[in-house]
Amino acid sequence: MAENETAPYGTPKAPSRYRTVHLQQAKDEGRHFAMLTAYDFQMAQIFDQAGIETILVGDSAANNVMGHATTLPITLDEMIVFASSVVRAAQHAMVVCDLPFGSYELSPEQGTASAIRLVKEASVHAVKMEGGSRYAEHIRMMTAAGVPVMAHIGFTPQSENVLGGYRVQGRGDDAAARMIQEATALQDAGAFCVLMEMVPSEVARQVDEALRVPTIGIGAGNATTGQVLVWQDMLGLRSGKMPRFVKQYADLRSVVHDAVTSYVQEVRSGAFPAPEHGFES
Ligand SMILES: Nc1nc(=O)c2c([nH]1)NC[C@@H]1CN(c3ccc(C(=O)N[C@@H](CCC(=O)O)C(=O)O)cc3)CN21
Ligand SMILES: CC(C)C(=O)C(=O)O
Ligand SMILES: [Mg+2]
Repeated sequence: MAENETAPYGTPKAPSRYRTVHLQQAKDEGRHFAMLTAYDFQMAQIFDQAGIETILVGDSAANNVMGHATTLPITLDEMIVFASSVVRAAQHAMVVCDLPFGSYELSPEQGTASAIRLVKEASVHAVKMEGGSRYAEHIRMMTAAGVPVMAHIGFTPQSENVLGGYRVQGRGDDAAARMIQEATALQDAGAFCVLMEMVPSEVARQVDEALRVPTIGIGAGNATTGQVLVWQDMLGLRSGKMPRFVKQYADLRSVVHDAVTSYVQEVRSGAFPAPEHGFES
């Protein structure tokens, strides 16, 4: 399909495939775009058909798929299983995959080798890496190797043991200036986008304004170029207290609970399967 032709599904005039250049266009033209996490084929297919511009295969799969308490245990091999499933579903969305804890910190070479595995073995379109300007050289090497890099600053869950829990980052007097400095260094190293997690809205607004490249926010107000949420949060699948930055657009947990309760009851009573669910001889 030609660029900007009406897509068979998705948003009208969606590009045949969203790429880094389309996120840059959104920034240049003052438009916002949406990102959601996905970890499997079917959800990624629904999000893609609903017109999502970009999908994040987050290391939050550790929490939301695997049941770990933190993102720290998930491995690069496990990320590749999730990411390749998502890529097979995405016809339009750009698929970005997190570099998991332990797959990049030791050196630019280690990080680049991991990024290349994600591209080669899962066909992701870009990678995301937590951390500030200390990873500038990593970004340079990955980008030079042909892998677009999204930076992730503010609250970085892989460092929660250093940061002291789920905490807003970038509060205080010179915080905005420091955040702008970090984000600019990442942009200058070649990052095509900077994601900010749990940053005061005003700080995130100033960072977006200072950068040429697009920004994405989660708990960072509405002035970033894009927004991202974890899908189980926004669709109400996860149990327990939701972070403040989540808006719940559906209540899938009760939909699934009620449906399964009915199924269990009907199997026990013999109401399911009915004659029409069986085969004649
Ligand atoms: N389901 C899910 N959603 C996420 O947003 C998410 C993950 N998992 N896993 C990886 C990280 C961890 N993140 C989290 C997780 C919890 C809070 C949270 O509970 N925040 C509370 C407390 C904030 C505070 O004490 O200042 C909040 O109300 O925002 C925030 C970010 C964001 N990511
Ligand atoms: C919360 C988002 C930004 C993320 O990194 C993830 O889902 O892993
Ligand atoms: Mg992550």
